[in-house]
Amino acid sequence: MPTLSLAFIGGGNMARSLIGGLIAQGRDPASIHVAEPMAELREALRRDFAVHVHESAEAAAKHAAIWMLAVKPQVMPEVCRDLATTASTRRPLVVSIAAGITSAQLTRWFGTALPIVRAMPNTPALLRAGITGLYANAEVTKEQHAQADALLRAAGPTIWLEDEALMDAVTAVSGSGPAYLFLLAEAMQAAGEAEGLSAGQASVLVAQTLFGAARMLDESRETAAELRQRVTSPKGTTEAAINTFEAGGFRALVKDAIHAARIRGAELSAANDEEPT
Ligand SMILES: NC(=O)C1=CN([C@@H]2O[C@H](COP(=O)(O)OP(=O)(O)OC[C@H]3O[C@@H](n4cnc5c(N)ncnc54)[C@H](O)[C@@H]3O)[C@@H](O)[C@H]2O)C=CC1
Ligand SMILES: O=C(O)[C@@H]1CCC=N1
Repeated sequence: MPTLSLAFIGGGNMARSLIGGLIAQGRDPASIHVAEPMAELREALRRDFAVHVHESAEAAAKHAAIWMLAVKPQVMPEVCRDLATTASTRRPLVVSIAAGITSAQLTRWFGTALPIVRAMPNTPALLRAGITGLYANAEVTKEQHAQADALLRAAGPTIWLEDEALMDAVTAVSGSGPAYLFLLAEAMQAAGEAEGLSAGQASVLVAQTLFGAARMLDESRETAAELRQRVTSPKGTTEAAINTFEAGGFRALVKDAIHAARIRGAELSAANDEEPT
């Protein structure tokens, strides 16, 4: 497959992670154009990855056959309308990573039926340890499907969905998911320090524990429940901790948190669902 030029519209946190993953995979930085209005972020992207940077979306988009929309959902209508003319002539493959925003909304804002892939990656993409859920609209050809898949596979495995409505659930589980682990890490760090460990001791213990447990989850044939049981000696220390988690409603809390994230995705979509002016 030839390397098609790629434009990131938005050079923030998630774009940076994806660009880092693509370059770590060996993609030529000269094939990547990034539009980012903030000068500091632009300069950092150019310095760290040697990609082409531009101040305006149009300047980056006109160079590329694939557009990766990586702006906040709230600015997406404006970005699509600004790019509508170029989109209708260039007919790019559009890949949007915005939470909540649907392919129908993007089509409406661009004002023309384009091949659109929705992708929900996560920030471990930077280390090529991410996971991406994807959905393609009816305009996407087999070849474009493969192009989008190859692009996101630089970030880690991909999972394609038939039902676009499930993208909000993917966002709630894996898009936002790294933040849940970081919150757990923060809480374990504070608790470790409260029990007398130094900050440095606690941080290495927490990071390596989460890393090792995640690797076991990924590489072992056992379920999370089985792996947990292997740590939990009868009447031992883990049991004391797990009983405390269960008594505090840990599972219900996680369920509610993931539900809140999914609902927020739908809200982000609805909030942007006014007719173009
Ligand atoms: N941060 C994450 O872990 C993930 C984020 N996403 C999605 O990625 C998108 C971006 O999120 P983040 O990177 O977290 O936000 P961010 O705020 O770090 O990045 C957005 C960037 O877009 C730039 N921008 C604003 N207007 C622009 C315009 N007209 N043209 C070009 N660039 C413009 C901003 O200056 C900013 O740097 C969102 O839609 C979010 O839902 C998806 C998966 C994970
Ligand atoms: O918090 C957000 O809205 C974005 C989408 C998934 C992760 N970050």
